[in-house]
This record gives sequence, C-alpha cells and structure tokens, in this order.
Amino acid sequence: MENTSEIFCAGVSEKQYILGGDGRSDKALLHLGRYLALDRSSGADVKLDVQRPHAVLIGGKRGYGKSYTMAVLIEELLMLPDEAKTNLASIVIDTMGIFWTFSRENVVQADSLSDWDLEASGFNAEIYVPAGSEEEYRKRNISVKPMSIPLSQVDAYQWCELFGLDPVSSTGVLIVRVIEALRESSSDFSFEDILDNILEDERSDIVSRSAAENYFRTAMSWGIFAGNGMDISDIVAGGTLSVIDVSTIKNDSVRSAVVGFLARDIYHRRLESRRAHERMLMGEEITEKGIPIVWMFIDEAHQFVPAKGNTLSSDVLLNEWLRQGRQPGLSLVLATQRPSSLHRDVLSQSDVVICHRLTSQDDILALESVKPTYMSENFGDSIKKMGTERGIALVVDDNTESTHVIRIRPRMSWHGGDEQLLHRP
Ligand SMILES: Nc1ncnc2c1ncn2[C@@H]1O[C@H](COP(=O)(O)OP(=O)(O)OP(=O)(O)O)[C@@H](O)[C@H]1O
Repeated sequence: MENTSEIFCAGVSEKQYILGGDGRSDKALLHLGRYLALDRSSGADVKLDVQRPHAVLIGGKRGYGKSYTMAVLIEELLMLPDEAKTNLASIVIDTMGIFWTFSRENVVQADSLSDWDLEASGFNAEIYVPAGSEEEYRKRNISVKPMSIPLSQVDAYQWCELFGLDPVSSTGVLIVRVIEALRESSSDFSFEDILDNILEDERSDIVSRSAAENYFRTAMSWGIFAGNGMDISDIVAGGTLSVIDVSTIKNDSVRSAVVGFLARDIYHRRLESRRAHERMLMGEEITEKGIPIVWMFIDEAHQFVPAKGNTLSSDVLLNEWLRQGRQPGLSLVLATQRPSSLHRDVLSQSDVVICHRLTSQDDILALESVKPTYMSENFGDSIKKMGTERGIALVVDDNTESTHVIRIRPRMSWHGGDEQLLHRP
C-alpha cells in the first residue's frame, strides 16, 4: 500500500488522487476509478477517503451510470479491511428492484474488469422485502427476508398522512384518539387491537368508524406494518450490506414512510451508540454494543426529498441525516436523474457531487445555482467536455475544494439496472 507521502490530496501524484479527506488512513479509501486525461486515456487512480462521514449526491441522465456508480461505492465499502468494516453497515433503498444482483459475478464485463486488474466477484447481501411480497421473490428464486415496521413507531398524524386524511376531520380525530391511546398504553399492539378500539369508540359516529376501519384494513394489506416489526439492529450489522427493496410498494407515501421510519430509527440508535462510545472513552464500562456507523444509499432520491412539498422521509433525511449526520457517523448517498427535482438543501449540503452526463437545462441550472467558488468552469461546460461515454463523471469535492473528471471503475458484481434491449448483439 502507498504511504501518505506518495499521496497528493486532490492533486495529481505518480500514484493517486485522494478526494473527500486527507487520505491519512489507507484503511479507509474507496477506489472510485481513474482520472480521465484530455486524450481520454485513464490516468492516476482516484480514491474517496471515508474516514469521516459524507453526503454524496450522484446525478446524471438516464442510463449514464448513477446506480452503477452507487454499486461501485458499495462494493468498495464491502472490500475495506476487516478492522475498518466491522463497524460499518451499508443499506441501499432499492426503488427499482435492481440491487439483488450483488451476489452474482459481473461476467459480462470480464474483459473490462481485467483491463483494471479486477476480477468478477459476488458480494454477500441480505435482501429485505415487505413481508407481504416475500412469495413473489421466492417464485423468482431470489432469497429474501421479510421486513416490517412496528406499528408502535407510527404516530397518529403519520397515519393520517399515509391515508391522505385531515387529522381534524371526524375520521382523523377518531384515528388520533385511538392510536395515541394505544401508543401511550403499550409499545406492542396489533392491527386487531387498532380495529377493536376503533369499532368500540363511542364518541364517533358509525360512518367515521367504518371509514377508519377500511383505512386500517388497507394498511394491513400493504404487508409493511406489523405489531412486532423488525428490530433495526437485525438489518444494520457491521460489515454487511442490506438491500431494502421497496420496488413492490406502489404507494409513494408508504414508500417514503418506510424510508422515514428506517432513517429515524437508525439516527436515534446511532446517537445512543455514539454517546456510549464517548462514555467508554471516558473510562466507563459499557455493555451495550449499539449499532455500527451507517452508509445509506437511496436511488431515485427526488421521490423522498423533493424540491417542493414534504414526504414522510424528507424531514429526517434533510434535518437529521444531511445536516446533523456527521456527529453520529451517518453517511448518505442520494442519486437522481433530475437534480432540479431534488430539495435544494441536498444540493447545497452534499460535500461530494458525482455528476454523470446531464443535458436538461433545468438540471444543469440547479447544480449551477450551488456552484462552489473554487470551481473555475461552469457545470454545463464541464459536463459537455465529459462526452457521451457511460461511467464518466465530473466530481466536485468540497473537502479538498477541487473538481475532477474521472472514469468510474467497472463493477465486480452483476449490474441489475441495465436497460432491456430488444435484441442483444
Ligand atoms: N463505470 C462504468 N463502467 C462500465 N460500464 C458502465 C459504467 N457506468 C455505467 N455503465 C454502463 O451503463 C449502463 C447504465 O448505467 P446505470 O444503470 O447505472 O444507469 P442509470 O444512470 O442508473 O440509469 P437509470 O436512471 O435509468 O436508472 C450500465 O448497465 C452499464 O452497462
């Protein structure tokens, strides 16, 4: 391994470029790809220092490498030396159902991999799907685990939002009364308990009771909420990758609810773990293990943190993960085809932007509006220079205040997001 004297941060050296930090620990570097020279040949290796948390935005028009680049980052996290990765968990929110292929080798790009001195290889990944969709995956011979959100985590106002109900309507008032009473009395109740309490509520009329009953029967059919839902520490384990496949959830509010609950739970558990770690450093004997540092990857991120309006995940992702995630050791990687449809704070708070080809003026303008002062060229011109090759990206790194055009390395595991061709030559 290179020693630090051979590493020049955000500058070219004989050996490599280091982005995202000072590269002092060679145990915390992700190999992203190679610097792209003016004659389009590949130059020095480009690595991302992950010693500290990052907020990464990956943008680019359809088919130019966003989900591929995301997967390269994940593979690299999974290949970190044991001492680094035992306290690091990766989670992907999979909106397209394309990340289950991690366990398969990328045999179709074997030639390209050998040009990079890499070999096709599969990685262990646990695939979690809504409890109600398990059978669908089993029929396709994909091994999955069920996931469900504990009912006690959903407050009455979140239920109203999920059902598109005004909390001060007669049905809304009934739901708020029943849910809040149940949550106060127990942390373990079932859909049956909710339905019994709704039907027995004497303060509401029969129409409101029937409407509330119907809403909760629909919620049962989503197969995503359950009395004894999963414990986040089962999903977030050191050195592992968990793919949360939300592609079978057709309702956008339910999808963002799932992401919001996971993100909130992880955030609070990480705060506890961080505090426990500090007490241990102060000499206290700590028995609770806590959960590891987490990197969360979200594809089609504009669905969860849109430019306009709120979702059930936008608040926690923007306020807890993006603004305050560094302290508890949370990294967030958001990918989108449409940077202009993403909440502006994502653009301004991301410390690493990886931008593949973009041609829409709106999207280029959105990035331009947060252009850092150290960037000499505008986004549009830099992106134009990248050309049309897939996997080429402009990287803007706030940590080293520099910009680079790089060729992302090929994936070692099978890429599930390839477009469907009418005829494969
Ligand atoms: N770094 C790379 N090296 C080699 N091939 C790549 C690379 N990046 C992307 N590709 C090729 O480009 C194709 C499209 O990439 P990808 O599926 O990541 O696009 P996308 O931007 O996520 O598209 P969409 O928005 O439709 O999800 C891949 O299937 C792969 O063949």
